[in-house]
Amino acid sequence: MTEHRVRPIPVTVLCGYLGSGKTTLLNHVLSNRQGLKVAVIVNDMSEINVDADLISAGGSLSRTEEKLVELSNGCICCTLREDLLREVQKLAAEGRFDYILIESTGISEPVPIAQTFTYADAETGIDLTGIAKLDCLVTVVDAYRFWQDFSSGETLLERGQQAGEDDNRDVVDLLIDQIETCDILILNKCDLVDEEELKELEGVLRKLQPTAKFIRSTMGRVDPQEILNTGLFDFEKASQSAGWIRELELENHTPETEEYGIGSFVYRRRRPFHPERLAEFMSEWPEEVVRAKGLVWIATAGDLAANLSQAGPSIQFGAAGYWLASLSDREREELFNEEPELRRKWDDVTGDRITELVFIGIGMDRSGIERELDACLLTDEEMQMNWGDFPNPLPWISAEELANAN
Ligand SMILES: Nc1nc2c(ncn2[C@@H]2O[C@H](COP(=O)(O)OP(=O)(O)OP(=O)(O)O)[C@@H](O)[C@H]2O)c(=O)[nH]1
Repeated sequence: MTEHRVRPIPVTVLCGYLGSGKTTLLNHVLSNRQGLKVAVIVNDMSEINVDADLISAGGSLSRTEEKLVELSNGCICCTLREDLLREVQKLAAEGRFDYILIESTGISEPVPIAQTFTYADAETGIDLTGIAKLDCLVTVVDAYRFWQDFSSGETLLERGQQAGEDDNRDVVDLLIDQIETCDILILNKCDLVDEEELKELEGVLRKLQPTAKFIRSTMGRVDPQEILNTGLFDFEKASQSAGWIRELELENHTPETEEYGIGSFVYRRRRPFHPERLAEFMSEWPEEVVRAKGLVWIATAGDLAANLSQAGPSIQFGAAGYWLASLSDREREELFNEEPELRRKWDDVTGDRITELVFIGIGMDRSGIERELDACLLTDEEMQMNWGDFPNPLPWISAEELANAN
């Protein structure tokens, strides 16, 4: 008897901030699915699953052949992760569906959802890898509201959209997360934005997300073939696809022509920042910078590297981990043997201590920003002083963080 291997069921996940048009897109795809037997999982933060009602009302799922699963009152990327695992496992076991479409809540982050399909779950022991296959992560962006949400400076909590009491995420950080990790970016509500604005927005999104397939849409009218059975998802690729990571990798590349003034550069220096002057720079962050991210060397942070992540008005700053320079020679040699790439970046004087910050923005004055940042670096005189004595107004590198990073 020949063994019959079952093909893992493909899954498309729709992400995108609240109101961007995920349900509208889902209904459009279901109405045009050309005979595919689709199971739909709809996740909603509230107790009443409004999106599920909209999909039922849309009448695009046939009752006998298809299925709508509601996961309510929580988020599949955190509190309802286990429910997601079990539902996908059940749907795959039924063996009667060709496809699973998942609409996440507007506040879900793509990475934890992608992990659910990539690794066996340690707590439940459920392993989806043989039975389901993440086909693609789709992020829907609201072309009309994007800049408003991006520059609002608001938190999810202030908008009453938080996942839980301790959810202190900024709206803009969520938008960035969803854009930086996706295989397909659907720019929706294009009917509400004129062509020039659309082109500028696309240009910026392209810088933030250089690898995804971009599709424009109105009322989610996208050919289902564009988001079903694409084979686009790859965890490694997805986690490395953000524009800022690519910029760091493309060392010393010649800047391309800057349409609409959209540009990027890497600020790289092997000299530490004076924390007080850097804090001052951060409090007057240049508005033209849309996104900045990277490692920062602070004179007062000792063996600890800092991580700076800015998106619009939100700046996150914290401990990134220990510099390799703080390890013993033997430990470091072992690491170099495991990852020769690390040795290549090693400097005889500063070791791996470096500031490497990617800037992406519109109409940025590169030399002006570089000049201002250079003025925040230790002077030759300060280099000779005891760095621990410098006042440090950066509140983020605390002893606790240092211990946590350990
Ligand atoms: N003008 C316009 N309106 C749209 C478009 N797409 C969706 N809408 C409307 O935008 C609103 C939100 O759309 P939904 O599809 O419910 O958005 P969602 O992402 O599912 O929202 P949540 O489930 O709350 O996260 C609805 O009133 C839609 O009719 C579009 O392309 N143009």
